[in-house]
Amino acid sequence: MPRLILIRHGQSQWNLENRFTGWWDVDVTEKGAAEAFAAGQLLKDKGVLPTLAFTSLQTRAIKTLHLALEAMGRLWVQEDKDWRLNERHYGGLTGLDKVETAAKHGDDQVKVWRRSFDIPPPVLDKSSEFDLSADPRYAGIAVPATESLKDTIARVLPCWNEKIAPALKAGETVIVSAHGNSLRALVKHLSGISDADITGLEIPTGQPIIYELDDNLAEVERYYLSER
Ligand SMILES: O=C(O)[C@H](O)COP(=O)(O)O
Repeated sequence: MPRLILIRHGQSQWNLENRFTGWWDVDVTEKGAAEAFAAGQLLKDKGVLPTLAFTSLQTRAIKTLHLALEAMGRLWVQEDKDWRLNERHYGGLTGLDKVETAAKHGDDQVKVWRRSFDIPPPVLDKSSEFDLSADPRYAGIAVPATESLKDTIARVLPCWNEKIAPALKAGETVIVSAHGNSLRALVKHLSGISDADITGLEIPTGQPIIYELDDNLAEVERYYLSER
């Protein structure tokens, strides 16, 4: 039975500072690194051992993957880094404090920017210090200026269909180390969650989510490994 492990990166520096992050590349904190290592130990203790890994092009997800694999003695596992697993691009909100932004624009507006399905935050200005168009890791990729969850799903699902789903069908146990909103995209797809309901799903940092799938990759069961 195909098995999929999803993990959101451990606490990042900007999770700690409560700043909108998106594609900006912040590292994990000490606490985040500990969460990632503990996740790997839990996977090892429960015997849920990945044979293939996917992650984004962002340090916090890559490092989380590596710390978890290290805890499992599995740093040798092949990994594929794909920009399509990046966090949703936070546009012009990138770098701003979430509480200060709510004080300025109101809680309702910030909730729309954070959790609506298809309303993106304002675009990021090309002159912004957070513009990543010239970052070498995104060479050849049209870096978005902002993204809604819908936009994020539109690039995560092709990655799922082209790479992750075929690997699961071929018998690999796959770990995907990614981000709150790129993982929301996968959970929405796999668990058939509606556009309205997905906005209420929160994914905690550093907690492995296990999907037991049937041969057609339909969900048999989804659970947090820490609860078993
Ligand atoms: O990009 C960010 O700021 C976080 O990783 C996710 O933020 P959110 O909880 O506002 O979606």
